[in-house]
Amino acid sequence: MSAPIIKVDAISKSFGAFKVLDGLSMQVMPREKLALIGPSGSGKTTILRILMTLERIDGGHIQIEGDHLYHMERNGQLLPADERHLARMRQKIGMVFQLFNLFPHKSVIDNVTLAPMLTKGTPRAAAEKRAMELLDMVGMADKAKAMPAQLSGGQKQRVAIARALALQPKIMLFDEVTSALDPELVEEVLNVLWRLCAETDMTMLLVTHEMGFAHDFADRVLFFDRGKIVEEGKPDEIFRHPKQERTQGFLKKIIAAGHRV
Ligand SMILES: Nc1ncnc2c1ncn2[C@@H]1O[C@H](COP(=O)(O)OP(=O)(O)OP(=O)(O)O)[C@@H](O)[C@H]1O
Repeated sequence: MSAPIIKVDAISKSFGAFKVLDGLSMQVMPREKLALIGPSGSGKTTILRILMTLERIDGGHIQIEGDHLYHMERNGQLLPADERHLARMRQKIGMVFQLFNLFPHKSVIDNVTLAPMLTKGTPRAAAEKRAMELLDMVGMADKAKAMPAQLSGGQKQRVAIARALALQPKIMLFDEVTSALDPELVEEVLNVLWRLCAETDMTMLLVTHEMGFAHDFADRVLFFDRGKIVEEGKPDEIFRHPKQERTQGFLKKIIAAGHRV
């Protein structure tokens, strides 16, 4: 059996006096597709942001492909990671956000080429060639010259996905990527996720309130509550036969609100 690509060991994180993550541990295997579900405020976004090095941890350890994320090994000692180490580790991971976060003053293609040119020194011609392939994959090649303000939410999100893929990450993090979209635009983004799932061997972690999609897409579902993983298992186990009272209560509310699980 191969080693985990992500190993999270007893991490904690507080914002002021509020403990968002409380001794959280989890392991993710290469190529695994995970759905992170749970009530608002349970820490799902925070764990993704921590993996993307957008937040620091207060305690615990994280390893990506066996290398510490927030620590560096020097002469047998574990020291806090410096910015260079974080930048190197960050290249293994891509993230797509709820609100797209495109650079508003750059064209679609420049949004996608920027990171490879800046962080990897990729020449413009090679970066543009790759960007066009990625834009083609998300169905946005014909909008390469457009500015973000000219795009719909679904189109912006597909460009954001292409941009995150440009650094060829092994791990992709998706944080409620359809929550800000009008209902008729959700499907076009979910279709791109399906394509990535079918055509790449990336490890994918998805925070979502689309329970039907999580059920169909994920190999494994993690149910978060109050900064801990309360229950995990295959989609059918979690959605059809949840064992924990908190999972049962959460799903009951979702179903009562008319959502498919
Ligand atoms: N930078 C921050 N400063 C202060 N509090 C924060 C910060 N980021 C998150 N929080 C708080 O931490 C808690 C957990 O947030 P998080 O976004 O991880 O939850 P979540 O499970 O993703 O919820 P949701 O489904 O609503 O996005 C929330 O109560 C949030 O207000």
